[in-house]
Amino acid sequence: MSSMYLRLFIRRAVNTRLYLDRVEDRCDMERSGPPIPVVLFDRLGSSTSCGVHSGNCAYQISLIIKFSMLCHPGLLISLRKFVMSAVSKPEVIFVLGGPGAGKGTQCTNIVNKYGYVHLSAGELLREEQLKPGSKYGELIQGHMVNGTIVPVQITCSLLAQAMEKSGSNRFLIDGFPRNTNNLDGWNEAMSDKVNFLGVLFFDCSEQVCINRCLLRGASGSGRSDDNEETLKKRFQTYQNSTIPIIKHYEAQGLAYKIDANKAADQVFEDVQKVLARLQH
Ligand SMILES: Nc1ncnc2c1ncn2[C@@H]1O[C@H](COP(=O)(O)OP(=O)(O)O)[C@@H](O)[C@H]1O
Ligand SMILES: O=c1ccn([C@@H]2O[C@H](COP(=O)(O)OP(=O)(O)O)[C@@H](O)[C@H]2O)c(=O)[nH]1
Repeated sequence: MSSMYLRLFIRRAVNTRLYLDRVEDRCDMERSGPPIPVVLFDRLGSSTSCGVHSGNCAYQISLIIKFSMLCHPGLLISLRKFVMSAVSKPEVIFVLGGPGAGKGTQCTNIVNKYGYVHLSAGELLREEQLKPGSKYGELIQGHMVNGTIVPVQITCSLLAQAMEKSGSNRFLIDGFPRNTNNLDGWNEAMSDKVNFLGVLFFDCSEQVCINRCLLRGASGSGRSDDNEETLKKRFQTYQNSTIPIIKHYEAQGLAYKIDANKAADQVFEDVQKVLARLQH
């Protein structure tokens, strides 16, 4: 029972990171060496504080747990897992490409094989738009129909919430950042909270993209933007606003271009080669 309570608590703590407090100068342990956290306990009434040292950072984590729980055999293992995930930032890969390039399709393949959590910015916006009483519903719908881009504060907070809720620490962020407003907003709010691995760039011709989206619309995607008129605008937005973001990452050697005109299984072969590089 106490172990269950603790696991739930730990999950919450990892998700919210509310309890992780960086105290660089308050730890007198060795400041170098492998990033294996050292955990010390120090009983403070009914709460326990735990000091952690990893690489060149020291952390102090306060856990509101009953001291008696420390006797539980599963506790130290759970605590070690908690500490490891608290000190390592979540991995993020951005997935970019034109509308219909196959981003969602390949993300599904990656999730199945590698266990990332797939967060589609467009899907999160569609969910928000459909929420009864959402104050952003109309604004989101307007942008989607016009093929323009929703302000970053909305998208970034939906992404951050979804990351927190998932409990995972490996994410594919699909269809974001799409313009400089997205990029700046993400960098300001999130860049120091994640370990950014790079961008999977699905490069696909306009005609192939449009045909795929029209087919997706005709086979019942239910998306208000899978029609010829909106698709033209979406592609223009992609060329004018998103390509410069991809170029920005290319210039830093962080974008991995994949030919997405090929059949889906061939594209996935190439994706796997890129992931092998990204993960080492
Ligand atoms: N390599 C491919 N070849 C042919 N059709 C594809 C390929 N990849 C995806 N599709 C199809 O094209 C449509 C758009 O793919 P999707 O993954 O939803 O693209 P995106 O997320 O980039 O908008 C879907 O109907 C999907 O089944
Ligand atoms: O970060 C994002 C992602 C999506 N969108 C909006 O959602 C639409 C659909 O995006 P999605 O990624 O679902 O589809 P894609 O165009 O890549 O097929 C876009 O045209 C934009 O209007 C947005 O504003 N910001």
